[in-house]
Amino acid sequence: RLYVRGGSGGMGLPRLGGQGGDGGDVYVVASKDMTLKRIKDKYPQKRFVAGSGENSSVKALKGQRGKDCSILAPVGITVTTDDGRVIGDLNAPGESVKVAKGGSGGSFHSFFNPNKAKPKHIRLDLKLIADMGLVGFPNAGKSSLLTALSNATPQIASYAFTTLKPEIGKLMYKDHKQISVADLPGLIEGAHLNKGMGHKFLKHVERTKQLLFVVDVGGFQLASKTPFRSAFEAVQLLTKELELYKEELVSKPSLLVVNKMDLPDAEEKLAELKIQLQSPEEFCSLLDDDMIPKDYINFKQILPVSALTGFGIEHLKNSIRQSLDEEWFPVPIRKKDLNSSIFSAASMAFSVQTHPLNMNQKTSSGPALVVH
Ligand SMILES: Nc1nc2c(ncn2[C@@H]2O[C@H](COP(=O)(O)OP(=O)(O)OP(=O)(O)O)[C@@H](O)[C@H]2O)c(=O)[nH]1
Ligand SMILES: [Mg+2]
Repeated sequence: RLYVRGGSGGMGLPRLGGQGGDGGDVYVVASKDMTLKRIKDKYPQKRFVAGSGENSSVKALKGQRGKDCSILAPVGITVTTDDGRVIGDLNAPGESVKVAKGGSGGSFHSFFNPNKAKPKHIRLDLKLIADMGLVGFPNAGKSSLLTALSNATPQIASYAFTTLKPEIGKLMYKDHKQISVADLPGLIEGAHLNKGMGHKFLKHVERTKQLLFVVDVGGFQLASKTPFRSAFEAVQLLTKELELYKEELVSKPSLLVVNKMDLPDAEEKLAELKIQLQSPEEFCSLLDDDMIPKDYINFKQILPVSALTGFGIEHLKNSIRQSLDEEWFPVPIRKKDLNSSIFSAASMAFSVQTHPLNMNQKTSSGPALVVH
């Protein structure tokens, strides 16, 4: 919610019939690099006022117009008045909408008195394409999963948003609740650099409430020339791609679906993946530096399934619903903060010790310290 006001008009000059400049207008302009969070960070006071028109003077009978003010906003935004009336939709970079008009300069008609523009509040809302977005490398089984999930009423419709059309499936529940899931094209390494479907894909990820990461339990290899990636590596690479595109994508609530549990050795591989995800910093140290994300995603749940046999699908469907019903603000595990939080947690633990001799005894037999 933003405060906006056009600039005030400039004074007219009755003696010579001079006209004051009009106040500038306020616009919201779509920019591909903006996010709602960036608006908040950049303009914490959330006030946007355009420049005032100049007074008429002997040197310049017609006062200059005030400067317009542009609020940069993300693409895919709806601008509304405070009471919900739509002022405009911005669907492509560079599109703009006027949200506040400047006051007119004083002139003969207004007895040379300028107009002050009225302040108002507007709202910016990012349009969502679906509740959940499937994120995974090609062949992880995203489309199969969506078909399995929405089998009961296989409503799979194309969502015409841009040239690229993510499929939207509707999950139906017994109490008639519906949840939409977007099947997005497979992400590839380097997508943030616009490789493959690149930005087109990532733009859609932004417009879902929560994310469903899908990995193949056995890992994957896209082509014979590209390296093999384990399921753990797939998770980190997906995180890295999202983070490099827009860091805040990584803090969306996320579930991890481990697919293809019907394959041989799937149970062992799942167990290994769970261990790796418990201490990602340890296992990430074995990866190339450019594969390591800044933040590790704190998945709400890890859900093993087989889209092929239907194993785990009902549970997944319920978990999706539960996840959307809850208000949950995920805190990604930050590598840098991790040491300091272990340190501060450890110092807290130490500070409750009354006798230094008890310390070792207590830390070795006490409950394990879990750092989320
Ligand atoms: N064994 C096994 N194969 C699966 C499973 N789920 C999907 N597959 C197979 O994996 C391949 C890829 O499945 P898709 O659903 O097309 O994968 P996708 O993630 O949508 O792929 P893209 O659209 O290219 O990103 C297909 O041959 C599926 O039959 C599963 O649970 N078990
Ligand atoms: Mg697919």
